[in-house]
Amino acid sequence: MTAQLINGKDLSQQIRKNIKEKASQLTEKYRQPCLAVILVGEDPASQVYVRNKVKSCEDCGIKSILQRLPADSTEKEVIDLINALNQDKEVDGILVQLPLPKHISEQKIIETIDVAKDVDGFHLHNVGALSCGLPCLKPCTPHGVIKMLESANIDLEGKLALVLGRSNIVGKPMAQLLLEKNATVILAHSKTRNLQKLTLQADVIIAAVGRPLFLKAEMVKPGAVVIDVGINRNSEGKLCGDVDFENVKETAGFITPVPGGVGPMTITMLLENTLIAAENSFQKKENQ
Ligand SMILES: Nc1nc2c(c(=O)[nH]1)N[C@@H](CN(C=O)c1ccc(C(=O)N[C@@H](CCC(=O)O)C(=O)O)cc1)CN2
Ligand SMILES: [Mg+2]
Repeated sequence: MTAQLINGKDLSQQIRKNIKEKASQLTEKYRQPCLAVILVGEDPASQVYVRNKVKSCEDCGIKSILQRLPADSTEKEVIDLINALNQDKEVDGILVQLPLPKHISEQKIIETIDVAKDVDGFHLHNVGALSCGLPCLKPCTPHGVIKMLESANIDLEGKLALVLGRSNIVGKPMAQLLLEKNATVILAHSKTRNLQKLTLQADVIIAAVGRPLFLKAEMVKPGAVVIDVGINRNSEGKLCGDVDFENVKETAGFITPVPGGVGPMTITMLLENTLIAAENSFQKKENQ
């Protein structure tokens, strides 16, 4: 049996058509929605992601402002820039590309962003709202995964979903969003014992461990849904996920590729969050 592919690139293109239309409506009625992206330093992968974000905004009719700071910028310099963008009425979303240089506290930086402009959904307020099932800006990667599952008509209610990896950006919010869909959730991590025993029971596996080819075919129940969030380079420098795709696709019922799976959906959800933030701000002004 060969698994059905869930193609994030195609799904992204479909969703972006709606985003473009919505952006155009908002531009006509109010002004062009605007995302500010802050890149500190010269990390090559981050430069690629930021370029993709700027280009995706442009393609969808969303204004973007790219603010580049040198790697030796102080924490205060980054905070000052965020505070200026918080005050800027023409800026709807603010995103600080991670990782930041070691001498800058990521948590401090994230907490400086105005909650209403936190289009990454990383601010403590948005994290707390998500965990209480309240309206919030949802983190882009896990939200993109849910959209991919929905697009393949995968009903999560009562299913056993296992998330591999407990990062603040992906693993933990992923578990919350799966719970919201009434899945029974296992959040597994590097200290989890008898991992294979657990993965073999799972109807849905979300791999977000950051280790190339970590999830092997013998760890997957036949017919299970396998979502690969990993972005790694193998020994030949080729992009690969956390899933041993070539072998797992023979066992799984559904699978996502890398590249062309979750990655493009992360950026699409960022565009969607920017429109939500813009709409909220326009509504707030109308109600004043
Ligand atoms: N502030 C943030 N920082 C980071 C996030 C984030 O969501 N917010 N996530 C990752 C990086 N990331 C977005 O920033 C991201 C990574 C990968 C992709 C993507 O489309 N990947 C492509 C392959 C691209 C390539 O060739 O390298 C794919 O999978 O098809 C998009 C976004 C860490 N930092
Ligand atoms: Mg991400």
